Amino acid sequence: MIILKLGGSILTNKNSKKAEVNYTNLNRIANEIKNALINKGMDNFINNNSSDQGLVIIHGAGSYGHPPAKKYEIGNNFNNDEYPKKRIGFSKTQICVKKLNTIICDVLVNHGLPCVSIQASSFITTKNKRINNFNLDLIERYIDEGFIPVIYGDVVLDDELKVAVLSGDQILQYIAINLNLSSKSNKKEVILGTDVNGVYTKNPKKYDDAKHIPVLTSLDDIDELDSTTNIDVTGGMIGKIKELLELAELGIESKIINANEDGNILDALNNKDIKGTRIK
Ligand SMILES: Nc1ncnc2c1ncn2[C@@H]1O[C@H](COP(=O)(O)OP(=O)(O)OP(=O)(O)O)[C@@H](O)[C@H]1O
Ligand SMILES: C=C(C)CCOP(=O)(O)O
Repeated sequence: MIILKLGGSILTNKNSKKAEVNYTNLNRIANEIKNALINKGMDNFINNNSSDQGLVIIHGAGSYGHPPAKKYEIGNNFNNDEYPKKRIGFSKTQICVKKLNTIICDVLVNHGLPCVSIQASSFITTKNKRINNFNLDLIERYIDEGFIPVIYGDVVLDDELKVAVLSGDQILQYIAINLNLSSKSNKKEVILGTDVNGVYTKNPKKYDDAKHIPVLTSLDDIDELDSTTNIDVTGGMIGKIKELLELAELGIESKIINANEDGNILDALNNKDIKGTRIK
């Protein structure tokens, strides 16, 4: 079972205040995923009768979701009289990330990948920003039937805050911990594609003396807990690492790689050893 996260910094121009898809990366990565599945015998790979593999794709919101979520401060406390504005902000943000997901699924399906869109805001809730209701049955059924579910960072109803932002990184953690496929081996390979070669001692885009960390086991390995260089309402790299360290505590290893590098997604799906950071 492969759980693949495609970061918003890869699929969109995350530095842009405008919602901009990086079609060059999206088409290249769709091709790499398709070629990886063909290498694995595409029918075997996604057909539960003859393969122990399955694939779930999770993607971030990038410049589609983070700007509106920040503008409307989704997830922050608010006064009752501010609720109507917060509510329309929720609706606008949900539409933005749904538009991004539709574009991404269109490209993946046009590359022959049997993807199905899964919208977090239609069935997942949180309490104080942590998932408290996420039924995986349908996702498991889709995988058993050979589909590739594509779920993404979204806005959701929150039992304490009324509304909140749910990151793709938290969705990835929940799926990696709780997905249970009777028809496939439960060995999970967790791969996250972002726009840097993994985790460094500090932000490599800001500091020339940042040192690459091949294996990360604690936040203490990082000198500067900077999160990201663009608009990000879900904690950026540090938020990502926290989700993955919780996974590691449960014995589920993950790897952050640079999906900007041509061929890295293909090689990672084919279990080749490529530069990145293993979180264990
Ligand atoms: N210690 C660090 N090591 C590596 N990158 C870091 C570090 N600190 C901050 N960063 C920044 O984190 C960014 C990647 O995190 P980000 O959350 O933006 O990735 P993403 O997964 O593509 O986005 P999203 O979560 O929206 O899907 C890098 O572009 C880098 O500038
Ligand atoms: C900003 C929204 C709505 C979702 C954020 O998801 P992420 O980009 O995976 O952190």
